Amino acid sequence: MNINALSYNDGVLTLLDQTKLPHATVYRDYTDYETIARAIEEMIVRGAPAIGMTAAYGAVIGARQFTGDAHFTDYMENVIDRLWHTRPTAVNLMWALNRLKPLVRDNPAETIQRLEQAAHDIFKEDAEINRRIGEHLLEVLHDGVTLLTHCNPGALATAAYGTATAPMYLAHERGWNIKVYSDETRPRLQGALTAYELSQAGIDVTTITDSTAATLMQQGKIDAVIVGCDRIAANGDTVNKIGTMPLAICANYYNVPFYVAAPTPSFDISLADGSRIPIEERQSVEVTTLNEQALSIPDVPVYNPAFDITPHKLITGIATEHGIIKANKEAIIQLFEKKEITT
Ligand SMILES: CSC[C@H]1O[C@H](OP(=O)(O)O)[C@H](O)[C@@H]1O
Repeated sequence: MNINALSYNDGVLTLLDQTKLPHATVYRDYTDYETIARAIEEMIVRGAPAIGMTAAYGAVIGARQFTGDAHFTDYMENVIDRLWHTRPTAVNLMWALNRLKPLVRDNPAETIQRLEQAAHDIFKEDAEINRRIGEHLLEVLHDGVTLLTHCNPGALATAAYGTATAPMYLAHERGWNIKVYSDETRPRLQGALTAYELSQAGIDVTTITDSTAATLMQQGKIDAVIVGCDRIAANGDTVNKIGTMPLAICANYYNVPFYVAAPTPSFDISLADGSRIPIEERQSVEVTTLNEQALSIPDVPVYNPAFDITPHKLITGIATEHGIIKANKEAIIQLFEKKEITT
């Protein structure tokens, strides 16, 4: 895997600027938690696991910026709060910060060391989770499979293989003949990132408009749909990029298996169902322009939710690092209890 969405070295966080891809490869170095928070908000870095890891390293860098002009634990509370309130939907962000919060002590040097270790652990764990999700999904796929995915649940959104893209990379590495259709995913067109990274890896990927997916399923050309997620409620309702729910309805209608690839840090079992998951609304300019070119009539109101809620009944299975489970409360609670997963 030769795509690194983020890397950290001795107080410097380097982010691949995903707003410039696929036309330019621009890496940006950060040594300030405020600009890291803005990089998450502006989607220079994006993707649920990647923004969680970025926020974790942002807290590390925030701790390193401490100048002694305040009480350190109060200062760190403000740093974490700033990072926490960057994007509201992907629970990986809050999960990562909740993992670091208890490590803050009234000793900056000790805290920096503990936070750095925790951020590195989260990064390493995510890479392993990617691989395991991919291996579990390969158990339900076959050589010659044609898959469809939405948005970018890939290497650019994680520490390694991605989530929904993990079986695609692993299948390719094992010499399988695999074909992928990638929804372009209006309005931010993250599907172009999926096409970029899969084509770089030599995988047969085809970009389609979001509205073409239904036709491919009607023609019987899709063996399975695999998407990522930003937050899964206790009953299996799944929030992912806007346009995911219609895909699930269509897959259900045409009897196409619909899988959600989900690291356990993407679950929020404190919420009973998907209706309680905050859905980020983004600026209208994302819908009305492309590369600063006007696409629609100015001054007409725009509604731009970045995510939608897929009812758990439409999901064939949720592929976690511990295996593929049914998308229902019983299976999810059993997973968290059996694996003693901390949330
Ligand atoms: C494994 S990435 C999960 C998820 O995150 C993306 O959202 P965004 O590009 O707005 O950060 C998208 O919903 C992916 O499916």
